[in-house]
Amino acid sequence: MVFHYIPSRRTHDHADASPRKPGILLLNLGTPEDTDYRSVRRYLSEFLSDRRVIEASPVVWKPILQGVVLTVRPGKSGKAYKRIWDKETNESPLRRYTRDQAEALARRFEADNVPVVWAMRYGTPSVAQGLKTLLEQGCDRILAVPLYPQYSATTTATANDQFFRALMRLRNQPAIRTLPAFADHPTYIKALADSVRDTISKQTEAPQMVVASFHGLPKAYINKGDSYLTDCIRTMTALREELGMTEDMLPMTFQSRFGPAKWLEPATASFIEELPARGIKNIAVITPGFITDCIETLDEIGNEVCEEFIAKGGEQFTLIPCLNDSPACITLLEELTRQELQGWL
Ligand SMILES: C=CC1=C(C)c2cc3[nH]c(cc4nc(cc5[nH]c(cc1n2)c(C)c5CCC(=O)O)C(CCC(=O)O)=C4C)c(C)c3C=C
Ligand SMILES: [Fe+2]
Ligand SMILES: [Fe+2]
Repeated sequence: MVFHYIPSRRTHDHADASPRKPGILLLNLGTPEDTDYRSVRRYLSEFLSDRRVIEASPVVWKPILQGVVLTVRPGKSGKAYKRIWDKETNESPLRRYTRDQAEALARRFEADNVPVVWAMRYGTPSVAQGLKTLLEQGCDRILAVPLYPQYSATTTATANDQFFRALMRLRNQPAIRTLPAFADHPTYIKALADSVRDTISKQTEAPQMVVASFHGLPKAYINKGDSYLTDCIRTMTALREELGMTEDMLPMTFQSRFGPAKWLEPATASFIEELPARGIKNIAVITPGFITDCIETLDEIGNEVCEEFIAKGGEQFTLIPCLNDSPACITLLEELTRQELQGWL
């Protein structure tokens, strides 16, 4: 997309005269507009053409993507999106919760006159559109907030890349900041721990194990220096400490393997399917790598993995919801953003 936006107000030449107006831009991954083949294909095509996500040479990857992947996957993923589609608002849960988060956070910043908008790295509303909206509201300082608790080049960095791309097209750029990952931020860990405690307290029999499933990543990316695994371990160490649970009671697994390469292990699906044979038939699953529910949590874990667990002799499977637009999540986002806005408010 070509984005030519030149704000009419000069922002930096007369620093003393210019009013300071920060704005917040929440960035999430992106999601299809609808569940039909073409909509899912369009989304997957943009997502899987990102070289931060698929590092293979385009000469090798493009024919595979345009051939088998974009022929087969949109149909399969479309069916999965259909199962979790939000019928009330006719959109995917990822989009609904991201918008809800932005609106709730905006209410927390109303008195500060700081607008909050949201955008998707892939698809719509685009990052360029989000930036434009903030500039039109007179923002001369923008905090970009990738909504990922753990850093990865495949998520955090590519969201920021897209923001910087939009900035490249401006004559007068606002000042910018980007929110760092918050893998073991105490408020985040407390909110996760409370969601585990809340789930356990509602059950007649406490789960024998709480499995923490993170989105996976190719091992090669970690070996090349992506700090994602370190961040996942940070989250787990802090969460186990907060809950007083051992690695056996709260193990870490990785879901969503894509393609033939080696991904982080243990894989969530095979780990959970083997539990009934070990006598573990009542489990809960938490997904601390996602702050909004999405196809990965609701369908891959909540439907597919759950069905396999029951088929293998499991008796009770509880998926702990992501923080979504809960007051705890909005408080977390407010704390993180207020800290990052220091000196700008
Ligand atoms: C090589 C492929 C992929 C990498 C690497 C990857 C990393 C990664 N992704 C997330 C978060 C999300 N991924 C989501 C969906 C999704 N992810 C991939 C592939 C890779 N992800 C695909 C093909 C899809 C689409 C769904 C499907 O067809 O299976 C989502 C949900 C989007 C939604 O609309 O609900 C999220 C969120 C992280 C955190 C991550 C690396 C750490
Ligand atoms: Fe993904
Ligand atoms: Fe997946």
